[in-house]
Amino acid sequence: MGIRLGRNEYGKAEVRLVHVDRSADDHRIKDLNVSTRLRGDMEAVHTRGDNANCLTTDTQKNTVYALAREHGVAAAEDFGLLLARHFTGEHAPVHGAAVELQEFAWRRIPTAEGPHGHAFVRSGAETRTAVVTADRGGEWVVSGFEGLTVLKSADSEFRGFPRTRFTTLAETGERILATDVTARWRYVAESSAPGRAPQAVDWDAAYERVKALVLEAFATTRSLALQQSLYAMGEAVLRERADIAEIRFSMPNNHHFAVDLAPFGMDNPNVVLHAADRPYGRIEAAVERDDAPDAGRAWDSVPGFV
Ligand SMILES: O=c1[nH]c(=O)c2[nH]c(=O)[nH]c2[nH]1
Repeated sequence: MGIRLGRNEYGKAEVRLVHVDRSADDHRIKDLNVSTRLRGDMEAVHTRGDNANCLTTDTQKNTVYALAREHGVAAAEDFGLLLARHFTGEHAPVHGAAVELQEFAWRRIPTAEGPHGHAFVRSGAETRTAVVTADRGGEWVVSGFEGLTVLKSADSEFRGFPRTRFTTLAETGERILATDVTARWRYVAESSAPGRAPQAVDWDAAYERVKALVLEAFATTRSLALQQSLYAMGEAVLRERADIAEIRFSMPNNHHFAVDLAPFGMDNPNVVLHAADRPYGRIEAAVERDDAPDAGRAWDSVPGFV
């Protein structure tokens, strides 16, 4: 019987990095949670415990902090590319690297004299994410966010679904539609360098625009199903952003049930609701251009996605 090592990767998970840019009177803060994953010539460490090729996870963690000091921290995507290129370029046995980043937003505390220069309050309804993957075949960037909680109190219906002997759900022409949007989008690589990450993307502007398009489509779509809202959100992004090849969503259907107030002699036309936390429907889909370039390794290290 032959036994061999299968797919493997290793890295330091959840390096909490806060970088303070003190170069101006008004400080700037980047608050990141960075996870590294390396692949390469790691047979010996697994099968024999020979650590000669094993760039330790402790070194990986130190590298996150040291490169932040050397280069500062620009957009999460830029910092991810910096790290991924460093790991694949500096240590021969490492053939590929994936860097997963979450970014927690802070904004200046408003005061009577204006926004404070060095006092911040956590902000942002959502957590920004980026996953950068690099190997000898190219570089891939997947940007995104998680936990963007939205709710519509009108213009959502759900009807026409099959009724089996186990179906109790009533059809409705008016319900609450609520979800926590997780979205991840993959950029089109520059055609002049197949597989290379796009160099010209303004990551921060793209992020704000995609979020705005997603929110607007959620708000303005008369929803016949959460699936339909999801598709409309993806379509809105791809119609405007030629630099995005594909966007994937994972969205819980956060059910809100009208409380039965009849025992108290009251009607309840969807006014008093119970926000159930579980179970919840989970709706996931990718919306993609039909001419999108191959995804390569873009999604390999994106956790929990269709
Ligand atoms: O928008 C919805 N999609 C479903 O697939 C579904 N299933 C369900 O019970 N309620 C809903 N709502």
